[in-house]
Amino acid sequence: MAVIRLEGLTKDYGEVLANDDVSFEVERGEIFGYLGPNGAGKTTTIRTLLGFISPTSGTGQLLGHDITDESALLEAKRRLGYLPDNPAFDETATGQEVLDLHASIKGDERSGELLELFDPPLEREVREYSHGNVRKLGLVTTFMHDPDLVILDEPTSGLDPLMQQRFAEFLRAERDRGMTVFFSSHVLSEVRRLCDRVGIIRNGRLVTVEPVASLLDRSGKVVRIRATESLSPSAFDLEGVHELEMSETTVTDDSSADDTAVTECTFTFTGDVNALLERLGPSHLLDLSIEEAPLEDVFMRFYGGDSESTDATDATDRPQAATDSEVSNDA
Ligand SMILES: Nc1ncnc2c1ncn2[C@@H]1O[C@H](COP(=O)(O)OP(=O)(O)OP(=O)(O)O)[C@@H](O)[C@H]1O
Repeated sequence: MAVIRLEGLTKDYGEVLANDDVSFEVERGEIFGYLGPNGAGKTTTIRTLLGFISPTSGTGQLLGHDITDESALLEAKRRLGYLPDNPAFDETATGQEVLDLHASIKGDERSGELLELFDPPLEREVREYSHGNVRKLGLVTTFMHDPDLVILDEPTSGLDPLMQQRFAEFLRAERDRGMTVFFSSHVLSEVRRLCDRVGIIRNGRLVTVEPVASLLDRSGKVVRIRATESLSPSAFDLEGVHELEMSETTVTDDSSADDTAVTECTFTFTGDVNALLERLGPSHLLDLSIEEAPLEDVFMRFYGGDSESTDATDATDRPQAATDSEVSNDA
């Protein structure tokens, strides 16, 4: 059974169509990343899922309960942990008082082990907390009652690298115990490190839902070559070579004082690496590196690089909004 199910979720704020016909399912025991640039519509989906705002149209279920049925949703929330992007704790309470309050409402099976991992300064008042410490306190309150499903809005923002690492290990262990995790992010490397599947939203529309592994497969590799001879672009006339850039420089050999031509090439490669090596066989290479493409590039290439208009579709622009077929052509 799907732990989260959305069908045709649409949220129209009047000025902005923040979610436009969004449908996806998240299965039990998976970590699902909800990825998109600022203003894409991620928080709107989360807030609608949690019943904080009503959808303009569409339906959804959370842990099997209808998201528009308040009492059914209350039942679901007992088994849910939620970390908003800006957790609003009582500023005058100490961390311990915040935990005591949460424990009295929803239970406290796991706060001991969570405090060992995330360790916010419990004796201090929340108003004295740094952003990172608020986040750590938020992680404890989100997981302390051992929920079946957690929904996290930008969970690692403000956490230092050590805490991010600890959080990643913790999340994977919870997933292996059967917990379902849905989290939003615009940090691509984080999504890649943590998620089983990813849904990408842009301008309020879901562009793709797919396993992270297949996203990476499609993203290809970045190949960099340095060769001591003039390579012709036709040497790279090979299936899977994209965005080829070549330049030639002259390097003076210190020992002989002779000038040598060095060709440098960079391209993204989605083809068979053996075919590439075969093609390069006769060339005299100085250097060859084949690395995973940065996800930022993947994002730009497959999902559109229009950084000027990352906000959800403005109502006045709706006729220009990407259609499903345009999106699949891009991808
Ligand atoms: N209450 C509201 N009234 C009007 N417009 C809103 C409201 N809340 C959000 N929006 C608009 O809806 C669009 C989607 O916003 P949303 O917060 O869902 O995006 P997001 O992907 O979570 O962004 P971010 O990564 O910056 O948090 C934005 O254009 C935003 O300005």
